[in-house]
This record gives sequence, structure tokens and C-alpha cells, in this order.
Amino acid sequence: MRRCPAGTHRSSLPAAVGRVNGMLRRTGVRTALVAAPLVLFVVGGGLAPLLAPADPAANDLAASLLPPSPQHLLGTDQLGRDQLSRLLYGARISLAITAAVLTVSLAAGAVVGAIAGYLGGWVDRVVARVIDVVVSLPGMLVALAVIGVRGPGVENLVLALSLWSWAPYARIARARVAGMRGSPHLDALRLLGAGRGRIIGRHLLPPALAPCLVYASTDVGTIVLGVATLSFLGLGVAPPHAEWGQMLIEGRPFLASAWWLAYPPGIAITAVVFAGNLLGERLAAGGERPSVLRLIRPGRMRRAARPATGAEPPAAPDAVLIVRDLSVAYPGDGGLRRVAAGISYEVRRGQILALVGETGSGKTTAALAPFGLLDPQAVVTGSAMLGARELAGLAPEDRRRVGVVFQDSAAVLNPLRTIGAHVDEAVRNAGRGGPRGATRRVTEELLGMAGLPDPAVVAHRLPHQLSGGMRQRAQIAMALAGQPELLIADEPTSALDVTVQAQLLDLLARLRDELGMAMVVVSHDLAVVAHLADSVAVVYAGRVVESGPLDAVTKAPDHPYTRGLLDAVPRPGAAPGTRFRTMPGRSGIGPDGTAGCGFAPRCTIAVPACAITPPALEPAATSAAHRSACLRHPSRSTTTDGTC
Ligand SMILES: Nc1ncnc2c1ncn2[C@@H]1O[C@H](COP(=O)(O)OP(=O)(O)OP(=O)(O)O)[C@@H](O)[C@H]1O
Repeated sequence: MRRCPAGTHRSSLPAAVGRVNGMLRRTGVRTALVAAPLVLFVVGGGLAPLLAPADPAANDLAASLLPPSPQHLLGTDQLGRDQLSRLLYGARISLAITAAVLTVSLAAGAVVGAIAGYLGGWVDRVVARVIDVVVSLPGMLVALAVIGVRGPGVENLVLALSLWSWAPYARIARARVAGMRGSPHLDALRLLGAGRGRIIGRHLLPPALAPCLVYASTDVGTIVLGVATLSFLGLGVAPPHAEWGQMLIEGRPFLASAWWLAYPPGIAITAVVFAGNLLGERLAAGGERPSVLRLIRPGRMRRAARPATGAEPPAAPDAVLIVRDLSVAYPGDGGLRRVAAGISYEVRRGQILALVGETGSGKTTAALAPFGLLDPQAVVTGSAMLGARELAGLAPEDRRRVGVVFQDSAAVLNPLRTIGAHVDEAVRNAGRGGPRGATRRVTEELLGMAGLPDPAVVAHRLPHQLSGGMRQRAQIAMALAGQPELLIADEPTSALDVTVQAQLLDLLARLRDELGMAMVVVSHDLAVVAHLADSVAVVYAGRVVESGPLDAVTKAPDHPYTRGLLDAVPRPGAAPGTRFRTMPGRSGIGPDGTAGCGFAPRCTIAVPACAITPPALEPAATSAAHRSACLRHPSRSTTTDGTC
């Protein structure tokens, strides 16, 4: 026989315990053990007619108050009724009432909370106050008041306990849904034409129900206790029904002489309360991992833009999107803080406009503000037209004319739904659905258009089963469902590797060419958009500092910031060994950061006038369509000492 080396056996015991523990945890056996008493009584109660040895209401005064014996495993009560049978039927009644109360409370609470969380505003404030009031009231008093008014009985018992216990569910659901409000996923759904009811019912309630269910397992104990207490007070289930609280009342006078009357229902109530609480704790500790919320980032549709204030060059006749004098501000400590001002751009049919700038420059703000896709607190002014119509007043069906592709596809796609289900929904919202098979055919066609191989197979995949590039293609397929004339792509390739990035850019270019769509592509990388865009608007510190046809802006950059951006990335034809240059200083924050040009503090050719006068966008040397906002560009007469 082989011997263990000295000391090995000592350390192997904790290790073995750890292994068993780990195995129990992985297999879920620990949770099953914790839930066992609850399951036991649920099954016992459910099968009571089969398992109970006698009729729980059958009196036999000759067998009164018999102690436990093989004939009566838990003895008999003062009327000679079999206690085990009453315990099993009692489980049936107590747990059925508990289940009814939990169902009503959970459903009502989750729906109220989800609606309040989604709508926000005064609805949310009112619901929040009501929840606060209900939660702060002593539950048993509420129940007593309701039963006092309506009288005892099972229905009134359920109503009384539900009126007291719905509020925590509403609070949980409200918090969860409020956190999801404004997520890219919901923004995308709204843009695809999904109504409020559908968004709340299909997309917000399921994730809100998950934490509610965890709470419900803890609540089992509280409700079982509530049912028993009210029955114990004579306000719940009336005799001769076997109910655990009722059994306790009947056993109370015999506590000293016949312990088997009160102890079994007391132990059953305690076991179920403990099991419910422990189960709730275990689920709460382990159940949050696949949370949808973790993947969601904040932000939401907001305010309508108002008409333009400044004079701008006339828009091209085939312009699909015309944005004029867009300003965005957020409330801060000292009042509103502007993060974008005076932004104007347009994009023509079959053309791609790139909005470029460093991180925080305001390019995403410039692209999403016209569509109400910013944080709810954003105060947006300016005008945005989709063709000839104000975007702000656009009907939901017209909103489908705009598709949006967000940077973070994992946040847009619901991890619990297949790619096919996402696109199917977009197809139906766009009014292109039909019978299931017909919708799916359109879905597969769209997935194919977005360049996904084997669309029928991909449609059955969940988002996490696809690569980042494939998920972006799935988002593009969703956006295409509404046959949009305009596509907004917010940094669509920034999280992807270079090869996939190039393939996606090719796809966008192909869609522009084949479908004649206009696109606004947001990117921090001028080199990326150089392969794709027809025109460029360079954004710095919340203002457009240079705009124009791609060739003009990239080959003859007029603004020192644009030159800085171009020098910081590899350029075709650059001599071998050419070093990239970095720009000194930090990105400017908002148009109110300096009185003059926002870039002046970092600019190597700035003159004193640059810090005083905010430059306007004016035609640059190459053409009237190429404009830049710099006092130092050649067409201006500013001298190097700053005098004009
Ligand atoms: N909810 C908000 N509240 C306050 N300020 C905000 C909010 N959202 C954005 N900002 C500010 O607006 C400015 C522009 O942000 P924006 O997201 O448009 O920049 P960006 O150029 O797209 O940057 P990135 O590439 O990092 O997304 C930033 O200074 C940012 O801090």
C-alpha cells in the first residue's frame, strides 16, 4: 500500500471539503439543499390528496388527542383529526395563498415600477412617493385595515397582503428600468418604431422581473408568516379548513398537554420562512451575473431642436439631413454648461459625412443630438431637418427613415434574444413583417445584405456567440429593416481589429453606393474615414473647426487642429521613417472653455487675437465648400502680431 507523505493527509481534508463544496456550488446542489424544505412542502401540499392518510376534516372523537403513533404519525387533534393529513392539506392552502399573494404583488409591482421607471417625469415621482408611503406603513396594520373593511375570507386575505407587499417589487423594477432608460438598445427600438407598450412589455419587464423573482423567494417567508398570523387572529382561513396558522390557534390551548398539535405547523412555518430567506440570499448573490443591465449605458432621447438662429449657406437640394446652429448644454454646478455650440452640417443623398475629433470633442453629441439620443438632461437648441421636414415633429413611422448603428453592439443587443429575433422585430416594426416565415425571410435577406455569411444559421445565434464585427453587421441589418434614407453610425468600428474594421467600412461604402443612403459616420480616426467619407466636419471643443470635401480637408487642411489630427495618423505616401506627431496639451472642454478660439491654448501658430475673437467658419483657400474657423488661415488678413 502506498503511504501519503507526512502531513499530506492533514491538508487533504480541507482540500477535499473545498472540492466537495465547489462541486456542490457548481452543480447547484447547495441551492437545492437550501430550498429543500420549501420544495418538500410544495410537493407535499400539491400531492396531499394522494399522500394524506386520512380526510383532514373527518372527526373521530373516539381518537381525540392521540400522541404520534404508527397509525397517526403526527398524532390527532381534539376532534380526532389526523395531524399529518392536516399538515399536508395546510401546506396546500398556506402555500397556495402565498403563491397568489406573490403573483399579484409581483405582477402589479413590476408593471407599475417598469412604467414609472420608463416614463420618468411626474409619473415616476408620484409612483416613487406612493411606494415610499406603502413601504413605510406597518404591513400587518394595512392588512388588518383591509380585512376590517372587507371582512375575513381567502380573497380578502390575498387582497390585504398584496396591497401591502406590491411596493418593494415596484421599487426594484423601477430602479432597474430607470437604469435602462435611454440605453442604445431602447434608442434603437424607438427609432425602429416600437411603441411604448411593446418596449415596456417585451424589453423592460423581463429584465426587471429577474431581481423581483429573487426578492420573491425572500418574500415567501414573510407572506407565509402573514397568512399564518392573520389566520391565527381569526381573520384568514376559517375552520374547519386546515391551514398552518389555523392549526396553531387550535393547538395553542394544548401546548402543555399535547405538544404535537402546535409544534408541527410551527416547525413547518419556520422551515419555509428560513428556506425562502436563504434561497433569496443565494439567488441574490449568484443570480446577478448574466445581468442585462451591466451591458447598458445611460443616455436617452431628449428635447426637440428649435429653429436656426444664424445665417448659413443654403443647403444642397439633395441634402437628406440638414443641421443648423446646434447647441447642447448640460446642467452643472454653476448652471448650464455648453458642450457644443453653433454646429452646422449637412449630408447629401448617397454621400457619407464623417464627424471627426478627439475624444470628448463633441462629435457624438453633434451626431446624436438632432435625433434626441442624448442624456435626458441635455438642453438642445438649433434646427434639424430630414429632407424638408423638421426632425423634432417627425411621426414615429417617419423616424424609421433614420437608422442608427451604435459603437457598443453588446449594449444594443439583448443578450437573451437571438439575432433573428432582433431583426424580426425591426422588420415587424417597419411594417414589413407578415406571417412568421415571411418575416424571417426578410430578416435573412437583411442579414445577408449586412454581409453576414449563412444568415439562416446566424439568425439562431445569441449575441455573445458572434464576434464584435458580426454583431455590428447585425445592428446594421436591424437599421436597414426600415429601409432608411439616412444612417447614423457612431464610432461603428472603434472596438474592432483593423481587418474587421476595413471590412465594415467597405460594407458601409457598398450600402451607400447600392442603396443611395446618406450616412453620418462618427470617428476619432481621420485615417479610417479617409477611405470612406465624401465630406468631413472636424469637431473641436464642441464646435466645427473645419469642414468640406474629404480631399480638400485631408490634402489641404486649413485648421491647425486638422493638421494635428492628420499628422498623428499614418498617411498613404508618407516617407519611410516619418514620425507621427502628437498635439501638445489636452483636448478642450466645451465651447465656453475660452473666450476666443477653443484650440488657441494648444495651437503653435496662435496669435493674441485668437484668444479674444471666436473665429467663424469661412471659406478656405481651396473652395467655398471647404471652410475653416481659424484667424490664421491664408484668406484672412490677421497679422502674426494679432492685429487684423
Ligand atoms: N450626460 C452628460 N452630462 C454632462 N456632460 C456630458 C454628458 N455627455 C457628454 N458630455 C460632455 O460632452 C462633451 C462631448 O461629449 P461627446 O460624447 O460628444 O464627445 P465625443 O467627441 O464623441 O467623445 P468620445 O469619442 O469619447 O465619445 C464631453 O466633454 C462630455 O464630457
